[in-house]
Amino acid sequence: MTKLSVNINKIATLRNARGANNPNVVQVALDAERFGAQGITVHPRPDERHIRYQDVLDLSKVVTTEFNIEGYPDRRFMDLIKLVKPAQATLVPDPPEAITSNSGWDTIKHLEYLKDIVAELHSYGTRVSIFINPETKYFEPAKETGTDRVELYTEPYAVNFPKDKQAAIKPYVEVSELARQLGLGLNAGHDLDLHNLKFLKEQIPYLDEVSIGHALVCDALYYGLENTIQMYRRQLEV
Ligand SMILES: CC(=O)[C@@H](O)[C@H](O)COP(=O)(O)O
Ligand SMILES: NCC(=O)COP(=O)(O)O
Repeated sequence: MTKLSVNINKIATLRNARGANNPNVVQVALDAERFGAQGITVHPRPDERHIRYQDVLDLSKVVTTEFNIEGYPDRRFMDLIKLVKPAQATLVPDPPEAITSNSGWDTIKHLEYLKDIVAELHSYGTRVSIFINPETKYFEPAKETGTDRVELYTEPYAVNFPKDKQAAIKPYVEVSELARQLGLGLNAGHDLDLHNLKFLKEQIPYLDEVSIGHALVCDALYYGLENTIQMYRRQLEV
């Protein structure tokens, strides 16, 4: 079964637009779980443009599905994970000024660094996932870091899907098979939506988890959050 983890970054974006507490990020997370979310994902960026570190502390007290915290493993992030001990920490190589996540790790260049980070996160009892591009050269080094899972960076898939879905999925199927052979758990995320998700799941049925936020929140503006979460869940029931 592939779990749907709902990324609520953009709920916090809307909340921050007025400086008050509407929408209430904690309440949306609880409702999302009630509506069928099998995990809650947040990405507290250093500038706190959307999810704030305090949100993470507040959410950690109430989230009952899997709590997945994404981020660059700077000291503040590592101390946050040590304090919160979420089900999963997803490491992304985003520089602070990045408008969004736009690449996976160079696990060859950063192998020793990632080994230390993964070991520290494991000492906190947290499962680790590493954001990765669909390039085979990065997968054996990813395994060497000791990570439990990798998260396929799916923006290239989403961009190419409308043009040629078979070409778009090809590298992802190739690296997923390799990940499986290496004993790596497999997550996927970034720019997944109601158009491209079902085909991804059909072609990579053993995905452990997809984390989806931007498109899901946009869809919820038209279909409502409960209906939207259930629409995304149905895309994963192939
Ligand atoms: C790692 C990834 O692709 C997303 O989870 C990321 O959290 C999106 O960040 P923004 O919501 O800031 O665009
Ligand atoms: N890891 C991907 C994620 O959490 C959400 O990415 P997006 O759906 O907001 O692009």
